[in-house]
Amino acid sequence: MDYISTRGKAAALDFEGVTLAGLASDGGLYVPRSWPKFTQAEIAAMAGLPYVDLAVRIMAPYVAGSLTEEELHGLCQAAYGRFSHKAVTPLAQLDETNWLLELFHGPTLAFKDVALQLLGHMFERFLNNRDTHLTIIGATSGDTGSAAIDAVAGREKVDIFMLHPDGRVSDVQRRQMTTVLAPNVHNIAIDGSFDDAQAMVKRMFGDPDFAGKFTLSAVNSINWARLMAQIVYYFAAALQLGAPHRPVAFSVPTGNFGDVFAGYVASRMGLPIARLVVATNVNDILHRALSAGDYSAGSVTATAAPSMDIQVSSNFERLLFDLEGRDGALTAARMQGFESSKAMQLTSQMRTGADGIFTSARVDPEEMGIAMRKAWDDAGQVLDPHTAIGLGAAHRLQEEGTLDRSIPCVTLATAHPSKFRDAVERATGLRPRLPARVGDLFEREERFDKLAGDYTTVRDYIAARAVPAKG
Ligand SMILES: Cc1ncc(COP(=O)(O)O)c(C=O)c1O
Ligand SMILES: N[C@@H](CCOP(=O)(O)O)C(=O)O
Repeated sequence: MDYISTRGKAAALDFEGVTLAGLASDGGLYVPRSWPKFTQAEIAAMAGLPYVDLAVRIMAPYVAGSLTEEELHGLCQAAYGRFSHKAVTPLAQLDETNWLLELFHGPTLAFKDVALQLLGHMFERFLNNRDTHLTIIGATSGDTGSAAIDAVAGREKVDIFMLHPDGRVSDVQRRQMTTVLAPNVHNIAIDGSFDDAQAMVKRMFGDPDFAGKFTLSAVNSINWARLMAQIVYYFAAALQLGAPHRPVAFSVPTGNFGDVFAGYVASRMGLPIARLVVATNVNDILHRALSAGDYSAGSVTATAAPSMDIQVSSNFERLLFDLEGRDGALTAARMQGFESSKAMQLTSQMRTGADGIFTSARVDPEEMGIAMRKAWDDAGQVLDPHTAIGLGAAHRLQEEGTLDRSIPCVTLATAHPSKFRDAVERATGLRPRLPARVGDLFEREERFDKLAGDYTTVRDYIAARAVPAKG
């Protein structure tokens, strides 16, 4: 399998190449040259497979040429062996229509672990044969940071620099990052929003004076390997609910459009997905884009679901590229226009393509609180605020008749409620306890630096500490 850039200019790379590169050299995002497809019979034959075996089936076509199936199996076993639930991503039933897909049983209690635990092992495997030191730079609104740090802390030949918006992540999220004291982990709190941090990371990849000195890689969902690993749980959930003989809908709390794009890829691979609900909070650029064609970024509002406080959704570029006939020059021109004006109108071709599978909804704080209370009262489930936004959207669309109640709807439970104890307590009166694996979080020492949110300060800070590329 080889991978091409959404902006058409960067050289095609194999899986190992895109995993290590993170972002394409032309500023675009890598996508497989074509989507691997499974027949309905092949999907039916996946029913009942243990998670690791299913993961190998789904991901094998994407890693072909870089990893054997046996190697992939070993990496998946190592990654998913650290999850606290045997099923890795179990389903919980809420009522006759609605289910939760629990994606928070990994070491840092959010869905990011599903991909990042695997990515940590992949980095190690690919660096084994190279005389290279990898410098990972990432931006986080709270969950990617801790999951990536857990995945690479203490590994040889890797340093990680993680930028988070100062004061805009929960105390549990911050401590999950800043209490990891391994010498290869560098936490930076910047003045600004997640969007500011993400823009700086992308700029560093395209800055020849900086990027030329280091071997840079990414752990955000701009890295294809992240999305690839997230496709698996759409198959896992749908198979349990009767796929491929019965279609399933998914409601996905969305920020950077990575998780829901993985669902889109699952449908392109042949999984019968009835609808993908793109659920946003008040930072609703994706809802405006999908419902009215208006992809224009405002400033970011801080909310009780901080991981979704995002206005520039990186992976939307992958969707636009796919919907517009995979024309790199066209996507490059559109994205450059968006980067300068912060606005883009979706074309009718894009909107028709997106309407075929996506429905969007913006969920305000009141509706989020109602979804949390209802899940507790009706099903004894404590939801985190992000999951509540996904479920709130599903409920509203079912009530309106936009989502067919006869089709099972799976809301992605993207984080454990204890990561957002204050918000959960405000909405429900319940204060979730931290699971035992992070029980001593508030006794641990913290280490991080605070920096002004300007590009040069952050770049120079990293340049002074990163290990130059070798080989
Ligand atoms: C808990 C949680 N839910 C939802 C999201 C949104 O996911 P995505 O950015 O892939 O759209 C994030 C962060 O991205 C998150 O951390
Ligand atoms: N919510 C994310 C934001 C970054 O998203 P990513 O999936 O592109 O890494 C976070 O928790 O950091």
